Amino acid sequence: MIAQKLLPVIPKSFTVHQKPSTATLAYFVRKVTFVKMSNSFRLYVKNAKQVVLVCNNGERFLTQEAMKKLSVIENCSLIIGKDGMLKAVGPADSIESQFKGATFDKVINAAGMCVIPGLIDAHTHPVWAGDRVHEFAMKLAGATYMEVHEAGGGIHFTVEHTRQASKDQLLSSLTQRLTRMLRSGTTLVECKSGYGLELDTELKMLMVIETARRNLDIGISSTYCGAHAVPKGKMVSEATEDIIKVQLPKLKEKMAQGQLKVDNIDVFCEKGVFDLDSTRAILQAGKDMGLQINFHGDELNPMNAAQLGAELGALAISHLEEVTNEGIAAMAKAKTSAVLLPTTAYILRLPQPRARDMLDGGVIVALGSDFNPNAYCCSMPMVMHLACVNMRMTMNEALAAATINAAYALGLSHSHGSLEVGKQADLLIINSSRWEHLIYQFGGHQELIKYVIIKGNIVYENDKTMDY
Ligand SMILES: N=CN[C@@H](CCC(=O)O)C(=O)O
Ligand SMILES: [Zn+2]
Repeated sequence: MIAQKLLPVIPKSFTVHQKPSTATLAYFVRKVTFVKMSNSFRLYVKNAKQVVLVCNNGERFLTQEAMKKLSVIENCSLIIGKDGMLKAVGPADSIESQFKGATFDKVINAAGMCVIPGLIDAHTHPVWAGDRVHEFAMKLAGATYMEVHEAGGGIHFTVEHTRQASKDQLLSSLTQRLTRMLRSGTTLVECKSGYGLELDTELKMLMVIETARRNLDIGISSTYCGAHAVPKGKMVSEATEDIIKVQLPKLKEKMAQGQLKVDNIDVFCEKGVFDLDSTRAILQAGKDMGLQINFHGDELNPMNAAQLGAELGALAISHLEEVTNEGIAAMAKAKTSAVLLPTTAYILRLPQPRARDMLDGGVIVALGSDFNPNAYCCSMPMVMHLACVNMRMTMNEALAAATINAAYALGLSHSHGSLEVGKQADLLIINSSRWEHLIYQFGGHQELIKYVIIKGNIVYENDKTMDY
């Protein structure tokens, strides 16, 4: 641990096209020499054309100008330790000479390729049974999201099917979906419950997420979303009481027994779903038991959810298509991140979230796929592309939003979201000479992503890539 702290940190000045000064290299050599107590490492990724660190000064999030210019090193190598943590990142020549004599379980020659941090998907609903392709057809024919929902479809349709499904069925489909996400470059994903709306099914979903968390390579942040809709036949007040008096206490018990690890609490704060007061009561109850507040707000109607989230100290609010100027200012001040979901606005033909106003107003902007039976998208590279084209984000902003800021939204930016020494070594190797191809080539990620690496282990190797 002490050694790790003393490992070289690339100074801020190491940006694209810049060469390290002699003084900097000397610093590097001194530090590396000092920590050469262990000479055996898990992985050496050498000679990459570009390595996008995203940030390099221990930032927990990026906003405004800092999102526009990311930290990139050309001709760069990385060393990952047996513990899965990044031990060194820097110019290929210096790493080569400093780690001469070291042994590696695996060496990847990344010449001509690019390395970026693993992508982080800050909002998904991946546990459910029963697809809704028939509703997609209805919406294409003009039905709105709320018309389908109020007619008993939408979330209600999925709830009926999910209540009937066994844990094994749900785990099997969840595993397939998470595998698809992983192959698209996602190394950490937020996963919500919310298709049970009563204790047993919500717990079943959370247990399925827990099993996946313990057994799969992909990192998971688990969210209790029992307030995703008001169950059929119940009033908002009854549903709220059930969540606060029945569901949350049981969750607390299971967490205390070590059966479950739940990280976040979520509510769908929307006209016709949970109003502001019930949302406040549920989120506060979740916060009181140690959960991070991360909820759906201001999606279809302006609800002042952004202001509520800021007031409650929410870590994240998702959607925000209808956020007001006051909401933006409140979120920027409170450091409540905005998780924008380009697929939702695209599929539902909603007004786009005001990404530029949020970015320029100093809000911490993150991205998520919103994977769910309404928005069937597993690909963060496609999400970033949509964010750039439809929400007018730059490619640098989109990458920061899908890495360090998404990690912040999940309370994990101390360990994830950038390629900095001491962080978990989750990274992608892209078979192209500029990393931006991953966004530019819409839907091309399946051919571009050569390796997905989590904790320094290759968890996906794609032999179908070509140099594009
Ligand atoms: N808006 C609320 N929840 C989901 C949709 C869930 C569903 O339609 O099944 C969302 O984030 O888009
Ligand atoms: Zn959602």
